[in-house]
Amino acid sequence: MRERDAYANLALPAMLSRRRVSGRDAALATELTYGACRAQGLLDAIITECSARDLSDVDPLLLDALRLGTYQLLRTRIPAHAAVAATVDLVRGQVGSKLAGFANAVLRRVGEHDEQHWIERIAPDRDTDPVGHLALRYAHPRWIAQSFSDALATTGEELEAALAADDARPAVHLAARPGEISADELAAITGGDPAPYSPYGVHLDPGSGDPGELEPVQEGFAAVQDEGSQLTALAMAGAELDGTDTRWLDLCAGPGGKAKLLGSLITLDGGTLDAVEQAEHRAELVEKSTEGLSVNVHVADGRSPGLTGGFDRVLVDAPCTGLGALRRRPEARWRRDPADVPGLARLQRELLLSAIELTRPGGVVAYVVCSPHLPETEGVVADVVRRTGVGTLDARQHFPGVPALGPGPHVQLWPHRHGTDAMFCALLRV
Ligand SMILES: C[S@@+](CC[C@H](N)C(=O)[O-])C[C@H]1O[C@@H](n2cnc3c(N)ncnc32)[C@H](O)[C@@H]1O
Repeated sequence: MRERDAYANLALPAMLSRRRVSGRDAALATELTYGACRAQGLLDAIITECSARDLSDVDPLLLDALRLGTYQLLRTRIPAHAAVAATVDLVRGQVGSKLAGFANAVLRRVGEHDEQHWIERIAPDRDTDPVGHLALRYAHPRWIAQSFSDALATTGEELEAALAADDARPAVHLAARPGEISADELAAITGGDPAPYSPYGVHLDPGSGDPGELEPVQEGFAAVQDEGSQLTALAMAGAELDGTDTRWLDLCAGPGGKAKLLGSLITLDGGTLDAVEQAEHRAELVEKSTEGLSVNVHVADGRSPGLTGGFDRVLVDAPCTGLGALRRRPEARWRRDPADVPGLARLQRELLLSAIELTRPGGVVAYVVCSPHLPETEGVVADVVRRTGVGTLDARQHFPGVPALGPGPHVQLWPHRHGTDAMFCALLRV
C-alpha cells in the first residue's frame, strides 16, 4: 500500500489469491494488513516513543515491519514472543540482519505495556485537548477528528462514539434491485439481515466473505451499497413534487450505485434516468450496473453536460473527501489532505449550480456527499441557496423511520448513530 499508493481492499485480495493464501491464513493476513493500515498514526506514535531514532530516519520497509509487529502486540491475541520473533525474522529476511537487533529492541519495549497504557502516556491531555486526545486514541488524523467534532458540535462523548465507530470494521450492505427481488428474499438467500431503514437494504456480517461472489450480486439483482447511500437516493426519489415526474438526472453517476437504484425505480414508473459521468472508465461501470434499465449514460462534465434542461429530479452525488466512508477503506484516513478541500468545495458548488440550471421550476435537486465535513456539506448548500434563492426542503421527512436526524433541514447520517456511512443530504426546490 505504501509503495504503490494502492487501496488495501483491492490490492490485498488480489495478492492473497495470486499466492494461494486462503482460510485462516488469509483472514490473519487481512486482519494484520487492514489493522496496521487503519491504525498507522497511532502505531507510529508508539513506535516513536520506543525508538531512539526519528521515524523519518527509519528504512520504510523496516517501519512497515515495526507497524505490523506493534499491531500484533497491541491489538491481537498473538503471544508477544511470537509477534516479536516473526517480525524480527521478517526484518532479517527483507531488510537485513543488521537491523534485526533494532527491531527486536523496539518491539520488546512496545510489548512492555498494553495499548491503553501507551495512549495514556503519549496522547494529549483529554481535558485540555479533547480532540487531540481522541484523535490519537482512535487513530485518526487530528484534522479529521476536528472535522467530526465541528459537524457534531461536541468534543465529548458523542465525538468519542463517532471516532470509535469509524475505527471499527463495518458490515457489508447490499441493495436489492427494486422490481426484481425483495430485501427479505435477498436476506434469506445471502444469510444476511434486512436493513433497519432502507426497504431495499440487507446487512451482511463483516467477515462473511467476498460479496461480489454472491449469486444475486453476480446476476445483477443486488449490489454492494452502503445503506446510507440507498437512503439518500430514495430521499431524492421520494421528495414531494407537483406535476410531471418522468425525467430524472444523476449528474455524478460513476460507478453507478445510485444510478442502479434510481434507474430501477424510474423504469418501473415508465420514465428515464440520464446518468452523467466525467471519467470514461467509470461511465462504463454505470453502463454495466444499469444494463436493461431505462438509463442513458453520458460521458460529460456535469458542469456543462450539454443536455436539454427541464429535469423533474436531479441528484448531485458530488466528488468529495470521502471522510464519511473512511471505515470502508483502511488506509484512506492517512491519505486525505485538508489542502484538497477548497478545490473540491468549488467543484461541488459548480456542480450544484449546474444541477439547479438543469431542473424545471418546481423540480427537486438532491445534493449528496459521503462526508460530514462542513465546508463540503452545509457550506456548499448555504452558499448556493444564497446565490440562487432556491428553496430548502426538510430532508428529514424523506428518511422515514430514521432516528436522531438533528435539527434539520439537511440530513447528516453517522456510523455511530445509524450504522451507515456518514452521508450528507440536502433537498432543494427550484
Ligand atoms: C461520489 S462519486 C459518485 C458515486 C455514484 N453516484 C454512486 O452512487 O455510485 C462522484 C463521481 O463524480 C465523478 N466526477 C468528478 N467530477 C465530475 C464532473 N465535473 N462531472 C461529472 N462527474 C464528475 C467522479 O468521477 C465520480 O465518479
